[in-house]
Amino acid sequence: MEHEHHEHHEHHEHHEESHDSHHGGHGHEHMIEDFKRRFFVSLGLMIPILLLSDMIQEWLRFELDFPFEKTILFVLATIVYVYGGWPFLKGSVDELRDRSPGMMMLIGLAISVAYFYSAAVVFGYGSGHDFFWELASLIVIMLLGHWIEMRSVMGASNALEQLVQLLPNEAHRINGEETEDVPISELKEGDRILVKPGEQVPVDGKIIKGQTTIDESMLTGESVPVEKSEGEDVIAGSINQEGSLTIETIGTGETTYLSKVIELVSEAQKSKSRAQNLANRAAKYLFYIAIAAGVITFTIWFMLGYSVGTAVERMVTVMVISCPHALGLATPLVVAVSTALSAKQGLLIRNRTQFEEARRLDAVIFDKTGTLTEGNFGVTDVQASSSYTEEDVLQLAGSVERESQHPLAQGVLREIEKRELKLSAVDHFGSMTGVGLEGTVDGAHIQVVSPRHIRDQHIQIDEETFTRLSEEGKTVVFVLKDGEWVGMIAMADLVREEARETVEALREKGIRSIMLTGDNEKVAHWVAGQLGIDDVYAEVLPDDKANQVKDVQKDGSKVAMVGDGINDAPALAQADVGIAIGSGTDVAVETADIVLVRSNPKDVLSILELSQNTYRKMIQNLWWAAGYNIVAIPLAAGVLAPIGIILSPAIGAVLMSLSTIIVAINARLLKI
Ligand SMILES: Nc1ncnc2c1ncn2[C@@H]1O[C@H](COP(=O)(O)OP(=O)(O)OP(=O)(O)O)[C@@H](O)[C@H]1O
Ligand SMILES: [Cu+]
Repeated sequence: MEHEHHEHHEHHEHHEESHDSHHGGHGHEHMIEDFKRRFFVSLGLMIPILLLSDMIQEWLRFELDFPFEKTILFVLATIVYVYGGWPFLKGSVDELRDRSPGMMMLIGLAISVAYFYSAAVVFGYGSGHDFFWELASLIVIMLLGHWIEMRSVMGASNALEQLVQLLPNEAHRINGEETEDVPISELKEGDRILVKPGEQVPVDGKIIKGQTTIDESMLTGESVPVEKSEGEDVIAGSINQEGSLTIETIGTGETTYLSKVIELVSEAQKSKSRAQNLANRAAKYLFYIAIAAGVITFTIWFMLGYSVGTAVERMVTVMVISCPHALGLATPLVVAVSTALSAKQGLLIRNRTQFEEARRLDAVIFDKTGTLTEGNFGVTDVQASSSYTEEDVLQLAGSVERESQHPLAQGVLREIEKRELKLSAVDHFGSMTGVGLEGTVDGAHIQVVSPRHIRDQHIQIDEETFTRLSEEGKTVVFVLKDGEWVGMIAMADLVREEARETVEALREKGIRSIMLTGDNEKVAHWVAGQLGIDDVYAEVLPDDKANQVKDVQKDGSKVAMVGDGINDAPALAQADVGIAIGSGTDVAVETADIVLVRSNPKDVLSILELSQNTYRKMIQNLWWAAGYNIVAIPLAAGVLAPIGIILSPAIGAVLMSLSTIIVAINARLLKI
């Protein structure tokens, strides 16, 4: 896999880490500890090195003279070079092996040049000063800089992992009458556990006893606590507020919603965006630019008559300061923050490239049922033909609908329950996609079908009633017995209030809203009118939804499709940005680029804004990182030497770290 290899080595390790462990921070923490230890040891060694250096002695006007003074200095500096410089030297070797020279090689080269030049001076080859003390302070600052930097980088990219770390390690398992506290890792599917008021839910599970409100805000961004009772699902990481719950474990550890989200997020963070590729390429060029600038700097200073020592020092500073670190981190950090932040709001980004396209949308196509409306149908009218009763109609329809998962079927069945009707057995059940259902009930062929089917088959119905009902925005289905009309059932769905606000906000942004539905033309227009949507595609067969999306794209428009991800899969895939909504905590909607955990159409707006903000931050960071180099390299080369501004390698290292820290902080300021 071609990932971050050419950036740095700590990132590279992080990625490998996150494959096998969901507590992905450990690799980083270990690295941070390592940097810290090397920093303090090198700092300790730096003091005698400073005292032993001629230059410092001259400045502070004291003199140390004892046998083997230079040898001791050499030994101490060698230790700092090897031990303190180790992460950079090892990183250089890694980069060399991957044939992608980058920041580690720059630093490795810089400290090696400084070290070997000084060693040559100590042993009497070459002229001028050694600069062991500068080498030592450079390494110390590099270690400190990277240590601080890694901490801020970790803070940015681990926002979600931190959530996992907050999860309780133990759960109260119920064994008959008693409960015992057991580690989460020992829980199995089906285990019953107790969650006391105020506690965090430790596993994904189903409530089998109790009733409470649950705060899911840190997982889905749902700010209002949700009421939950028996039979409903709870997710690990949410907080049980006032009730005491008995839940049956569905998933623990890796199989929980939270873990899947983290997995998803880390996958998305790895998928590179275009801006990122650009930055990586730039970072690669920067290596060669830095080397070239270093060599040119050396040559010019040397030709101006300065000593080799001074020329080497200038060259080392240039190499250190142009470390492409900030450039390499500029966009990955923003990506890390934006994916993690959005996941916490219940906006799961599966495909980053498509997500970045969201800032340039021209139109958003919404599926009607379940997206713009609640998807909860209630029966409002039942009309029977002359020889049947309302009960007959419902009873025949219900017997077939029992086999269906369609929201309309749920509506019919609820009505049957309400009226306490008995259902008959059904044989030869079959569903006619986008049309309805059929089956044999009491020896008769029963169909429950759409108005379109009635029209196509020229079946006689009560047109007048049908027209009236659909103009009221009600979805009507027809019941046929052996091809003859038996009756019709009208059902109403509630329009989501948030949907109207979303459509309005989109219009203000200059984005068209379009409705796509399998439902009848009149109903579709009624709903569209309620929401302020102008464009409606009605009576679209499921297989045809993708074609309708294509149709909207024809003039080059960038189009997002928002649907439930089940029967809209091809349309989601066809759209430039496929957004699945309303599938709850099922994160595995393969065809969607983005999954919205809450069923709130307004989240589409959040996606749009997030996409815009993310892009803006990336550009800002790239400018910061690139701009820094444009200023810093000439400065390090000594263009301002005539007016007395000369940077030492150590100051170069300070500036290098600062630029990265600024980029990291800027990334963390991203808001939704
Ligand atoms: N189980 C069913 N019972 C009764 N009628 C059905 C059923 N399934 C489909 N139909 C009929 O076919 C039409 C189209 O159904 P389809 O599933 O394609 O659209 P939908 O999911 O209801 O609407 P949308 O496209 O907005 O989600 C429905 O409006 C209805 O008339
Ligand atoms: Cu760096």
